[in-house]
Order: sequence, then C-alpha cells, then structure tokens
Amino acid sequence: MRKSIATVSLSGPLAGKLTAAADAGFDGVEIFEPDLLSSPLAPEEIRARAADLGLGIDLFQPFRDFEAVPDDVLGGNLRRAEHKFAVMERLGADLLLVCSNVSPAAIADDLLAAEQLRLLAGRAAGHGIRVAYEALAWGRQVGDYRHAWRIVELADHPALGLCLDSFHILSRGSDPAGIEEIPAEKIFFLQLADAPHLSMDVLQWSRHYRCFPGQGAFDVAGLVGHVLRAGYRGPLSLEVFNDVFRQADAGRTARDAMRSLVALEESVSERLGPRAAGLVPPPAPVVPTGFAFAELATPDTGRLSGLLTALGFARTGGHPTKPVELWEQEQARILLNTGDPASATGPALAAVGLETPDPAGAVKRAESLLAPVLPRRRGPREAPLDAIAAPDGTELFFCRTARPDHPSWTDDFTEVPSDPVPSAGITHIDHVALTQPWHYFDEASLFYRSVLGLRPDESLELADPYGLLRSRAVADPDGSVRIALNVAYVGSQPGAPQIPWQHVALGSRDIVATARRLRAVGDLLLPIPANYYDDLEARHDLGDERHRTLRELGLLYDRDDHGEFLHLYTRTTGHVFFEIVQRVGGYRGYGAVNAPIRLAAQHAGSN
Ligand SMILES: O=C(O)c1ccc(O)c(O)c1
Ligand SMILES: [Mg+2]
Repeated sequence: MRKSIATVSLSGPLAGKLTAAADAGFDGVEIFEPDLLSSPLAPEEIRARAADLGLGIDLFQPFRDFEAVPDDVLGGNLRRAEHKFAVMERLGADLLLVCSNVSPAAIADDLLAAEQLRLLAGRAAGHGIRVAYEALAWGRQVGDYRHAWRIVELADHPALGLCLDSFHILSRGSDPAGIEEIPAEKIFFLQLADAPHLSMDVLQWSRHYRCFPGQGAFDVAGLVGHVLRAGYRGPLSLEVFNDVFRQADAGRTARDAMRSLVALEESVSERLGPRAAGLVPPPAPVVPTGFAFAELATPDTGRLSGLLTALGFARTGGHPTKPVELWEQEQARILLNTGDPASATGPALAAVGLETPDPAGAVKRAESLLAPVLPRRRGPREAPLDAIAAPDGTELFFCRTARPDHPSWTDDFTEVPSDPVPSAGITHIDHVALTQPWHYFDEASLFYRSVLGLRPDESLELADPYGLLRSRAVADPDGSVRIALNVAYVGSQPGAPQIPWQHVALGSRDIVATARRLRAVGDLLLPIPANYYDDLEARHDLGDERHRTLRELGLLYDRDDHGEFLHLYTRTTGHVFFEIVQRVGGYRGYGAVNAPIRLAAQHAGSN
C-alpha cells in the first residue's frame, strides 16, 4: 500500500523532513501547515523538492475551527479557507484536512455543521480540492468518528469525506468495527498512530505521547483491518506527535517509521489473509533460538580474563587473524576482542551472537525492515557470519553453532591449550541487558520485535538513586533469547552520574555453589545492604536457613506465579558487568523489584 508520513512526525526544517521521508522509502507526505509557514521555501519550491524526491503531497493539514459556527464567524472562516486553497494549488496538494471544531463557540447542531462543510466542499471543488473531515478526540461537539460520519453523510457532497485517525478512535475506546459501515469512497484518508496506555488528558496524550504503530498499546493493525474491509485503498499515513521524535534525527525517525509500517502491513495481512488489499508482507521472521556468544570489546584482556576465570570460563580458542579470544563454559561463550575501537573507554558489550535456524533468511528479514546490514568481516577460509546493527550500535550476528548443515563460526578459532578451570556451574547466557540512548528506546523495542520476531513485555519504570530507569524486555516464546532494554533517565544534568552499563546474565544450575566459589576467589561481587535482607524476610517466608544463605552470599531474590529467581552481580568493569541468575521453575522476569537495590549499589561502588 502507499505509505506516507506527516511532516509533524519528524524533527528539523521542512526540507530535511522531505529528504528523510524519501530516503526511508515513503511515497508521500502530509504537509503540516506550521512546517510550511516556518520554511524559507516557497510552496512551489516545496512542490518541486518533493517531486524531485519522488514524494507526493498527499494532504495539507490542519484547517481548524471551521464548522458549526455562528453566521458572523462563517465569512471569516471561508476567507481563511480561500487562502488555504491558494497555498494548496501552489503546493500541488488536493486534499485538505479539516479537524473538528475545538472552539467554545462551536454550536451543537449537526445540520449546521453539515451545511457549512457542504459550503466549504463546494468552494474546494472549484479549485479541484477535496476536504477530509476528522473528529479530534477533544473536539468541542464532534469527538467520535461515527459522529463525524453522520455529519459528512448529511452534507452529502462528493468533495467531502472523512479522515480517520487511529489515535482519536482508539484513545476514546470507540469500536473501530463501525468503520466497515462507511462507504470506501467516503474515507478520504487514514492517519495512523499508536500510544502507550496513559491516564491523562487526551489532548496532552495526543500531542506528546503518540508513537509509531507497534510501539504503544493500541491495536492499530485491527483498526487498519476494518478500514481495508471497508474498501479503503488510499495511503497508510503516520501522524505522530511525540516530544522525543521531535528532538531525534529525522532520517533515523523516518526509518523507524517505515519499519513500523512494514511490520504493520505484516500484522494486517496475518488477519486478513496474505494478499488482501494489496498488502505486501515482508519475509517471515526467523526467530533466534538462543545466544551463540556475547562479545566484549576491551582495551586489554587482563581485567576480564581474571574475572572470567573466576566465573569458571576457560580460554579455549584464539582467532588466527584477529585479536579475539574465545572463552567457554558449557553453552556460555564469551569473546574478548582487543581490536575494537568501541573499547577505548574500557570494556563494553560490542556484539551478540544469536543462534538462528536460518542465518540468510534472518538477514533478508532484517533488510526488509530497514535494519543496517553490516559488511561481512570474513577471512578466506572462515565461516560466513552475517550481522546487522541494532539501534544502539550493538552488532547482532546470526549464527549456527556446531550444526552439521552449516559451517560453524567456532571452527574459525584455533584451539589453545589451557589448564583445566573448575566449572562454576554456569551453563548458558540467560539474557543480555542493553542500555539504550534515551531517544532510541521506542525504536529499539520495535526493532527487536519486528526484525527478530521477539515479543515485548510490559514497559517498567524502576527507581534509580539519581532518576528513573525505563526497562522493557523482549524474548522468544520459550525464553531462550531474552534481551532487556533499559534507558537511563539520569545524566541529563551536567555532572550527574551516568550509567552506560551493559550486562551479560549467565545462567547457573546452582547459584549458591557459584556464589560460594566467587566469594572464595576474592572481592568480585556487588555488596547488597543488610536492609534489603531485613525487608526480604518480611516479604517472603523462605525459612531461616534460606534467608541466612541469601544474606551471607549477597544473593537477590524474586518470585512470580511461575517460579523463583535468584541472582547476583559482579562489580562493573569499564561499561560491563555480569549477572549470575538461576531460574527455578518457570520464572519469567528479570528481578525488576531488585533493580533499585542493584543500581544504588553500583552507584556507591563507582563513587
Ligand atoms: O493535535 C492536533 O491539533 C491535531 C491536528 C491534526 C490532526 O490530524 C490531529 O490528529 C491532531
Ligand atoms: Mg490526525
């Protein structure tokens, strides 16, 4: 389907917005009038610029407070309309969005509204222009799409139709099924936005918190399904008012926007059948089945090799041509890379290897969702290793480890002789946690969900001693791949503590034994205050002996309806630390209740 975006969704001056939309592959734009008014370009120049970029100007918006006004106001409104028509002719735009009147002067009289809109449509038609009437959720008299439709029906003019906007419909809890009763030729335009569930004034919610479909809590795909069943075949147009996107890079936001529409088309086609309404779903996701490795970029191996040895890892391989070491313990594999510029400020998590049943298919899926595919870093006799860049720059490699049907990346490493290291009971990588730059957070959750087919959990807000940490995890259905995305709100004030921390959580089969071993080796673990254990005893009755063990070893505890979770943390090295976890039963979370304790301990340790 044709894909458009309202210029209000992107940051910066109008010319840059057009370039960003075109580069991301959009077919058209809605020109948001304030963007035009603040542009040094004449409408004719904007028209030419858009045409050069292959963009249509699908809509001009918004025209406000027009309908259901007293007679003495109508003349002035028609005069304003003539100005808009003139600008639109210069722009080459033939669809004007009129949003429902929000002025206290608007009269509760549908016949009057219809009569005045009919008059407007007649004038518009004289310029070859059509009018799309949109119910704003906070409209003074008209706030619901069914009400707007009754007025359009009453007006009965071929140049007057509806603009449907998913935000206004879904924020009010209106049933979108009623859209199917509207004749297709009367739905002139479809605007799409998602939003998180928030309990607040709907105007503020709309103007500040809209996000791209798939990033919020609305069933936008369900709504689009109804619109397509009604017979609408016009553009899917994103109209997102969002404070964060307004400050982010326009090119990046436009790609995020396009990714959301491609994923939306997929969700809609799953509901309506694959070839319905000219939908073109991307290749199916290839969901990863586990972690192949975590790669730490580090200026030297000294600091980390001591820690890895204490954690029970053995250095098993070296790369013949790159400064990379392979460390293993059962299915947990860590690469230490001393040749990566990312390590300049200390060890950092630079890459994650994901086990996948079909590496080539995973790359095709990623490309169709505008994920940057990285050039292959492959030596002459090395296994193919495809990788993409996640929004925060972390490289994601698609791997098949030691399978007969595919060369294994581990074969590229030369075995190195090493003394046997006593196992610490670590079996695999349970999850990785990636701290995102704050303005990429929604982009990141959509990225992992759409590109990798992982399922997002609820978004959580966790207290940090210096602010709030937002956290959202994505995982595959059986929990073999879990990625916790965090965003730190701290650090906005100069000199405030920063937490650019990434971590690798290692699964242990017996965390008490692992903890005892780590304590015996040295002072490697994050100390947990006694107050935590006093409170834990009040919250959970685990028996005296268990409480004593948790306290003695500095273990943190959580439980959910499915099981229990025990975990501990190493001190931070550079930008990374390790967590050791044991899931007992089917515990699904990440110990979020304990995050404030952990964050406070980390801040105390870094002072
Ligand atoms: O917030 C507004 O004023 C506004 C304007 C135009 C729209 O299409 C819309 O959905 C909201
Ligand atoms: Mg709208």
